[in-house]
Amino acid sequence: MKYDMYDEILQQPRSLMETLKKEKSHMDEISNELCEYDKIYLIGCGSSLSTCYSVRDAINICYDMDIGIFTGYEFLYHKKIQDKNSIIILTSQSGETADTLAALRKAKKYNLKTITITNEAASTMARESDDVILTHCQRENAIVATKTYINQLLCLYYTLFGVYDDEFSKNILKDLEKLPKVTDELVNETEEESKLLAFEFKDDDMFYCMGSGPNYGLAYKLAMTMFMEGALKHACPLYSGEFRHGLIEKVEEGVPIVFLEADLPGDVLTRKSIEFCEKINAKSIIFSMKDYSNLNRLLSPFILVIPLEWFIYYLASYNNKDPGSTRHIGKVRY
Ligand SMILES: O=P(O)(O)OC[C@H]1O[C@](O)(CO)[C@@H](O)[C@@H]1O
Repeated sequence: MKYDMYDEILQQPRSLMETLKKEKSHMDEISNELCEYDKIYLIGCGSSLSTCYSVRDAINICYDMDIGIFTGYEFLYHKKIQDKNSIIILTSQSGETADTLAALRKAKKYNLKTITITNEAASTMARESDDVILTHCQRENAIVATKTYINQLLCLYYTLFGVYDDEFSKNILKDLEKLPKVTDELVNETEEESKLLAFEFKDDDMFYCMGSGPNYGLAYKLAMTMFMEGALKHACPLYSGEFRHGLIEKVEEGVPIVFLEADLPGDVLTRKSIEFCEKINAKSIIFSMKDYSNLNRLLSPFILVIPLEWFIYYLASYNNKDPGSTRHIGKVRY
């Protein structure tokens, strides 16, 4: 039995190429425009929210950009946005999620400029926001978000790093342009090893997911949408630095913990946690950027997500679950 998510994993490199080809010059314009604002709000839900965390935590390792992140719903109750010279970037693959749409309408009520990153050109959010960046993924069926995730992340990294005109940022943009080729190789090379890993863990029910910097966003996506929505397993995301502030008391022999590691500054603590878990025979599952790619480490979520997608796909399949289906809510909610 082959589920929709399988083909959607394979379609990622091509969709990245299309988005770069069709949106690059528009994203360059938006990057120039962003310089005029004091604060950027990034808003989304679930997988879309995770892309906001990743780009903020990547950019703030290098630059002092003032970025606020909200889920659509929480943004509605945030008092102070009207005081700032702010711009709102909303991420929603469907362009219809009720919480994110409500945030868009609130921003418009305060006359704030809104930009939506979406995969659906005809969606309500695309129609109602001031500007749109389209991800060119064609329709995505699997709830878990594969090609729309990686393309949203691309658009956020491209526009926000594009604000800076120095060598470092230019190199990040160059690395982003290599993604179609790099992900094409990864999609082909990582399926078998992730399938074996999934077989080993198919009967486990609870996974902790940990990362630092931009990989916290990926840990969030992994736990919230990939394990819980996709593979129907319990999962909990955390920043690596939080390991000692709670999880350390609960982790014990046999508990599986996924570590996302890219030798970023905060990964000193990821490695300490790995060492601790090895000592007590917890089941560490380590995904390290160095094993997959030599692109800039800040791009690690783009890279690590590919073997993780195969892992989740097969984890669900071994349990006879479609990782793209949903029990309670469809893609357009409420
Ligand atoms: O990106 P959209 O279309 O706003 O959808 C958000 C929804 O999609 C998911 O991220 C799953 O892909 C859910 O967690 C969330 O409810």
